[in-house]
Formats: sequence, C-alpha cells, structure tokens
Amino acid sequence: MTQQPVSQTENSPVLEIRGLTQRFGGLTAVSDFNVELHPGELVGLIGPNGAGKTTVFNLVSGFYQPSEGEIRVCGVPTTGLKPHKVTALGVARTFQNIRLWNDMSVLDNIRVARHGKLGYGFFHAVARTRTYRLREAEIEREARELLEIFKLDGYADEVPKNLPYGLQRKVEIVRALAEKPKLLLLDEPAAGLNSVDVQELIRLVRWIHQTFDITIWMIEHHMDVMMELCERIKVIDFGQTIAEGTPEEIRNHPAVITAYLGDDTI
Ligand SMILES: Nc1ncnc2c1ncn2[C@@H]1O[C@H](COP(=O)(O)OP(=O)(O)OP(=O)(O)O)[C@@H](O)[C@H]1O
Repeated sequence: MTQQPVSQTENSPVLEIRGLTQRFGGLTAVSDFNVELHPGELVGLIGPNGAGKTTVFNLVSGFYQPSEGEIRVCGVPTTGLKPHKVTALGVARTFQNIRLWNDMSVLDNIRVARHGKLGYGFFHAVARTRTYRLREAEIEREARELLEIFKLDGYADEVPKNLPYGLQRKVEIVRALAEKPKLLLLDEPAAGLNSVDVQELIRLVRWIHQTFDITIWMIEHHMDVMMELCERIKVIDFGQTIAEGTPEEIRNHPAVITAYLGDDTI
C-alpha cells in the first residue's frame, strides 16, 4: 500500500512516538516509550546513566531502527529511513561528545550543514554551472549570517578544536540550526562545561527557543539547566518511563528520587 501524504495542521505534533522498544541482544534499552511533542515546546528527557536516553535520540534521528514501535516526524513515519532522510524531514541534533569536522573551519562546518538543506544536483557541482555558483554564494551568505547572529563571526576561519570547549558546543548547536530543523535534539549540551558556560548555555537555549520557530527536546544531567528551561520533563530508568510532569512535579516525584538515589547528578 502506498503511503498517503499526511495533512499537518498548525498544532499537529512535530514528533509522535508510540510503543518504541529497542533491544540490543538480551538488553532492552528502551521499552514501550511514548511521547508527543508539539510545535514550540521545550521538553526534557532525563534519567540515570544508561537509562536509554541517547538510544531514544538515536532512534528518532534514524541512527538505529526500532525493534518495535513507530516514530512519526510531522506525521511521516520514519521507519526504514536513513539519518539524512530524517534530517530532511526536519530533525537536527547535537551529540554528547561534540561532533564537528575538526579539519574544516567553523564557517565550512556551517556551510556543510546548509548544503544538506540547499543542495544542487551532481551535474551542477561537476560542471560548476551558474546554478552551482548562485547556490554556493547563497549558502556562504546564510552561513556567515548565522555566525554573526551567534557572535561567532570572529571565529569563522578557526578550526573548531582550537576553540574553548564552550564555543565548540555553541558551534555544534549553530551547525544543527543551519539545517533549519523543526525539531532540535540536544544531547547533554552542558556536558563538560564549567559553571559560567552552563549559565551561558541556558541563556543561549532560551534565546534560540524564543527566536527560532522550533521544538526543542533536550537530554541533560545538569538538573538546574532542565529545571530552568523545560516546560515538561519525561523521566526514564532502565528504558521504562517512570515519571512525566513539570520540573516542580519531577523534582518531588518519589519514583524519580528513588531512581536517582546514590546518583549524585540530580
Ligand atoms: N549500540 C549499542 N549496542 C549495545 N548496547 C547499547 C548500544 N547503545 C546503547 N546500549 C546500551 O543501552 C543502554 C542505554 O544506553 P544509553 O546510551 O541510551 O543510555 P543513556 O541514558 O543515554 O546514558 P548516559 O546518561 O550515561 O548517556 C545501556 O545499557 C547501553 O550500554
């Protein structure tokens, strides 16, 4: 049967996950996970180490194919889609361990991300047609504009590895935004940051959320970051959802307190 196009209304979910389960051999890393994210939401996903959080992000972004369940991005089922196809549907992400091209300049990292969105055919690239030159100029202009907006234009020609860690994180977030996502997945963006940079990150994520028309889903161990930023938080432990609610509800939830007992990250 052919897939029918899905009509999207303004408040249709950007992401729907139903019954998502992921097994690695005998280990069930994610079990019957469900969530709906709507346009403009800023939602958190927390849980102790090894709870299955990054596995959920890997499933949503197409790095893994689920053992069971369904994921829809803007109404489109993503089962069987490769990561670049999921990106094309509007999902961009950052990684726990920053993933930037360290042999390329900051500007080129952003340009590569824009290429994915504003590409041109193989023929145009090889023949260096007028279309190619116009697109290249547009990509460069947009990349420089983004760097300027994020006050990174002074680092355009640097390679990321020469930047302070906090700025590398920022470049990675800007790289993800260059893909013009509808849904931005941030996987532990505060990991490895000092307390000053963590405060800067909170301001940055809040500003992005207010300024860009996107939904943000964030994993983070720094509870102050989650408490300050998220409208609601989902908590998993051993792959199972154990709680969901506002930051205040989560902070006082008995199952969450029990899950984190002995874990000094909350
Ligand atoms: N590709 C894989 N193959 C086998 N096991 C995996 C794989 N990816 C994750 N796991 C296992 O699945 C479980 C969940 O891992 P995951 O990385 O999703 O947890 P997490 O909640 O993101 O943890 P952390 O907060 O430490 O990053 C862990 O037991 C992990 O070892």
